[in-house]
Amino acid sequence: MANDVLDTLRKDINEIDAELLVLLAKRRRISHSVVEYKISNNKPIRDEQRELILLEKLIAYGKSLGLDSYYVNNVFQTIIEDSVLHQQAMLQQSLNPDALNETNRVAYLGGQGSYSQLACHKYFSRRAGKLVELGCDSFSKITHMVETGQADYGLLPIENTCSGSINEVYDLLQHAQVSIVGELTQSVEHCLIAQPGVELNEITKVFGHPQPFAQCSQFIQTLGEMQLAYCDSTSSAIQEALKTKNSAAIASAQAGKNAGLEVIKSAVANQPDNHSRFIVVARKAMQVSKQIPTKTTLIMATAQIAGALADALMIFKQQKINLVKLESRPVPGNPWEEVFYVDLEANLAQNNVKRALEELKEVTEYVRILGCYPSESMKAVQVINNDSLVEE
Ligand SMILES: O=C(O)C(=O)C[C@]1(C(=O)O)C=C[C@@H](O)C=C1
Repeated sequence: MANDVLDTLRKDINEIDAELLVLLAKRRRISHSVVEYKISNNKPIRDEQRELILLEKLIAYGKSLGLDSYYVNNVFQTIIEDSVLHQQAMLQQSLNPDALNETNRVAYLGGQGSYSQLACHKYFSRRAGKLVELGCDSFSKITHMVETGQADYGLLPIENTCSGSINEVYDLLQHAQVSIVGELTQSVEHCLIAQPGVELNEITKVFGHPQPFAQCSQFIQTLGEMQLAYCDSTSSAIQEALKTKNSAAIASAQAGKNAGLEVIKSAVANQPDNHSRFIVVARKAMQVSKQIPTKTTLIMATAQIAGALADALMIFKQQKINLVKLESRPVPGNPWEEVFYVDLEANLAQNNVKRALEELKEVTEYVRILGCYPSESMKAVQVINNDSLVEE
C-alpha cells in the first residue's frame, strides 16, 4: 500500500475518532442533566434495568452492523460505568457542599509515575476543583498531611489482587485521625523498564517498591542472582533506573515512557489481571446519599472468649447487611490480640445499619467507624450469560 493511501485512511480514522469524542462528550453532558433530575426526584443513580435494556438493544443493533457482541458490550459497559461514577461524584458534591474546594490538595505515595499518581488523577478527574498533587515518601506521611490540614485528601492503596491486603495501611488506620470518604480501583500493569536499548542480560540491579516486588515475585525468581533494591515508591525506583545503564525498575510502561525509559519486558505481575484498590481519606467524614451504592468500614475488637467474633458477625446477618471483607491485624504492644476490619455494603443513614452498630457495641470491646463512602467497585450488568454473547 502506497504511503499516501495509508495517510488517507488514517486521516479518515482520525476524523471518526474525533466525532466519537464529540458524541461521548455530548452523552456525558446529558448524563449530568439526568443526575440533576435524579437528585430532585430522589431516584437511585443506578438503574440496572435500564442498563440491561440499553445493552441488549445496542448489542442487537451492533450485530446488524457487523460488530460482535463482546466488543459492543465492553465499549458500552465502559461508557455506562463512566456515566454512573460521574453521577455519583456529582450527587456527593451536592450533598457535601462543605467539602467542595476550589483546589483539592491530595497527598499520595511517590511522585511522577507512581501508581498512586495514576489513581489520584483518575479519582479527582471526576470531581470539581483544581488538583494540587502532594507526593509523599511514606504512608504515614500521607495520613499526617491530612490530619494536620496540609492536605485535603490522602490516597492510600489498601489491597491488591496479586499480593492481598496492604498491612501497613491497615495498621495506620488503627490510630490515624482520618475518615474514609471514597474508594477506587486502578489496574496495575507492571513492566521491567530500563534505559533505551538496554537488554535484559545487561541488567544487574532491579529497583522497586516492596509491593510491586511482591506482585511480581514469580518473574523476579526467574532473574536468578539479580540484585534487588527496595525503594519507598515506584517513582524513586524510576529515578534510580535513570542513573545507570545496568539498572532497571518495576513500573508502568507509561511512567517509564514519561521518564525516557523503555520497556524490556511487559506483563511481569504474577496474575495478568492485577488491580489495586485505593481508599481516599479526609479529616472529616462525609454524608453519603442513599441513592448510591455505599460501603461502611469499621474496626472492632472482640473479647478473648469463644464465639465472640461469631456473635458480632451474626448481627450483620440478622440485620441483613452484606459483609464484603473481613481482615484481622495484631494490636501493637498486646501480643496475640487482634483487631478486625469489616467492610459492609451499608450506609450509616440506614436504620438497620444504625441498629446493627448499637448491638455491636454491646457484644464487642471496641468499635470505631473508619468511614462511610460511595462504592466505586461497580458490578457490571450481565446482559445475557457469557455463552450467549458468543457469535453463532
Ligand atoms: O438512564 C439513566 O437513568 C441514566 O442515568 C443514564 C445511564 C447511562 O449512562 O446510560 C447511567 C446510569 C444508569 O444506571 C442507567 C443509564
